[in-house]
Amino acid sequence: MVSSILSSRCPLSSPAAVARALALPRMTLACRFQSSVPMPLGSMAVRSVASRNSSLSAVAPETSAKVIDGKLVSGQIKDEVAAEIARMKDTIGIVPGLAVILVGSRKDSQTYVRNKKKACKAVGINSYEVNLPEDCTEEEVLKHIAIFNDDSSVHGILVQLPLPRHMKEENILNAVSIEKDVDGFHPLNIGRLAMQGRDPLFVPCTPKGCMELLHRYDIEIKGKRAVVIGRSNIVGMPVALLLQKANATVSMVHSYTKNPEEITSQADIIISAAGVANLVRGSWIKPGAVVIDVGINPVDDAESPRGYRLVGDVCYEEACEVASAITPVPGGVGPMTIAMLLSNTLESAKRIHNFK
Ligand SMILES: NC(=O)C1=CN([C@@H]2O[C@H](COP(=O)(O)OP(=O)(O)OC[C@H]3O[C@@H](n4cnc5c(N)ncnc54)[C@H](OP(=O)(O)O)[C@@H]3O)[C@@H](O)[C@H]2O)C=CC1
Ligand SMILES: Nc1nc(=O)c2c([nH]1)NC[C@@H]1CN(c3ccc(C(=O)N[C@@H](CCC(=O)O)C(=O)O)cc3)C=[N+]21
Ligand SMILES: [Mg+2]
Repeated sequence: MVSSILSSRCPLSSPAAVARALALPRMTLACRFQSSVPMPLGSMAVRSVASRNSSLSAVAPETSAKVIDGKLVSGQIKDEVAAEIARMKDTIGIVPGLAVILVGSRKDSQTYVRNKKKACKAVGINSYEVNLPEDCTEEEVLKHIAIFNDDSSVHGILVQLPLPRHMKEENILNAVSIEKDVDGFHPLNIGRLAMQGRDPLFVPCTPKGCMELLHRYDIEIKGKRAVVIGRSNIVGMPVALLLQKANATVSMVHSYTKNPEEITSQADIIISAAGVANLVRGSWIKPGAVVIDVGINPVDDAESPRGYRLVGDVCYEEACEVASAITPVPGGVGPMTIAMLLSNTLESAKRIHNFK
């Protein structure tokens, strides 16, 4: 399995582009979406870092990164989950159930919820959905959480984020039973994630998906330098905790970090979750580093039917010439997030019904 998932590589840009990349300062290397997105302020310092780091100019064109195929791996995980669900149903007659609560009518949230329901169906999880209007009260949401907490056919509860601004996220996330908190966002689960020698009941899906990709591609974490860009509760902070628990030495970069590229260019593993297209340039990456791109950013694209396309935080074509392995967007971490949600829901049902 490993050899087959390791075989694909980044599409190499044209030989001329590679020659240009090697001959010119990296700042001048065009990034695919540069025209439609303003460059981040940090890129002003790119030239100096690139010229200081002499090893960068030694990168040969044939060192194109392996593509870490999240779509493929998520498919394998879904197959594994489906097989376990079938075994559980055959043995004890229980089918796992996931409840999704969506408040408001954000288009992106509706799409995510629809995709989650589709994925549930594909592996044999029953899904239940509650849609509440944007202007409903916090009490209304809490009422539905209480109903699902008490419903024995529901093993996982997910409240789609972000919530409307008038609601306090903490009150809502606190109300989900920790036994059914398949997102891993309950403060108790986050607290246990942060503690040595303690484990949460559930690990948040996107961070867990990042770690699963590193494991399935045999990428060593122990003793490595890892840099996480972003420190949100749902991605940056928990993924940094997981890397640290896996014995990496972890640094975090956020919007107040000065000279972020000086920090990222020392990393063996970069996980970027900033939500800024083209933030991470080729010169930010140490040759041979592994890059996990969590960012999902819409950029204008007249040629796409929707008028936009999704890109990550990393300038993919530049990164392909420097990194040893990289996740694409789409097709990287995104599908893994959904696979981990299914896996957490199965795990919950197994624990609740003591099914081994
Ligand atoms: N693939 C997947 O499954 C998922 C993808 N995502 C995507 O990941 C990205 C991040 O999501 P989320 O964590 O919710 O985002 P948030 O907006 O909650 O957090 C962004 C983080 O990045 C930091 N940041 C912002 N700009 C910069 C910058 N220029 N340099 C360094 N750090 C910066 C912020 O710093 P500060 O704290 O100082 O504000 C903050 O910590 C988004 O693109 C989102 O769509 C999210 C969830 C799942
Ligand atoms: N309570 C809660 N839990 C979440 O896990 C959660 C959330 N709220 N709010 C929003 C973010 C975002 N998120 C994604 C899930 C799947 C893809 C995904 O499947 N992306 C595909 C394609 C996306 C597309 O083409 O539209 C890909 O990257 O290949 C992306 C992002 C989960 N989140
Ligand atoms: Mg957020």
